Amino acid sequence: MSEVNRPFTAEQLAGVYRAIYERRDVRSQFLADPIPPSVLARLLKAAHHAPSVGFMQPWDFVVIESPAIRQQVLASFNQENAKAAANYQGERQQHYQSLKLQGILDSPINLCITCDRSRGGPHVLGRNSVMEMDLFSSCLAVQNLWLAARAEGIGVGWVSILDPQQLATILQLPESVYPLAYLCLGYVSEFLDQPELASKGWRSRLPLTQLVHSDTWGSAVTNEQLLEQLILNNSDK
Ligand SMILES: Cc1cc2c(cc1C)N(C[C@H](O)[C@H](O)[C@H](O)COP(=O)(O)O)c1[nH]c(=O)[nH]c(=O)c1N2
Repeated sequence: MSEVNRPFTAEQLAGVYRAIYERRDVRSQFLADPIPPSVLARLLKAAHHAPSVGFMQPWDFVVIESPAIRQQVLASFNQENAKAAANYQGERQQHYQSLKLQGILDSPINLCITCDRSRGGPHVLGRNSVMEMDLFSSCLAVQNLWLAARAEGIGVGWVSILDPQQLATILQLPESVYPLAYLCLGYVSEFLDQPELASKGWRSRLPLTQLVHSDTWGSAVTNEQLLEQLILNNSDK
């Protein structure tokens, strides 16, 4: 049997699931400790090994250490966050305003994962009916990096309260390149055991059983054994 076809050991399997369940979006627990270049390169390689439509690999990685650039990004966040707060009223608005939703200056590295919408030419295998497939592919690069970072003990926070056009200007992106994910990366004092939005009472995890349908939308799960197992997996861990 070739190397890659070996089954995962129980320990390796547990490691994969641990990274999945213990990954967190981090914005409050960053430490200033630098991320060694060897570790950062491993994370970027993990991202680069994501699946992509037609093997398009539409991503690039802008590693941002410059305080001046981060200040500009933070200014964009502050402007967009004020607009976002206007979507809520009263207590909910106060609650929103009490949430820390970015770690732009607190984390040692900011990273923008982009999507070059023109990579591979005008027709990319698999991207003919749904043109956004390149964006979805870049999201998978983000998730690969996020999970690998968790395993390395590094927290990642996705900041999406940013104007993409402003961000593209700040980072001097070419016309065809979309700033898909603005991420803050750093070692952390701790990983919270549940999403910060859950612990702060903003929103909780939906029960898995509520999200699984049989054959068509809205039909309850008919396979009883599956239903039993889904109930067992309803908990947060
Ligand atoms: C596409 C996208 C965009 C954002 C996020 C995530 C994703 C996937 N999240 C993080 C989000 O709030 C978090 O993932 C959920 O609350 C679940 O928590 P865990 O990621 O499991 O810790 C996020 N968090 C934040 O503080 N500011 C933000 O702007 C965003 N934006």
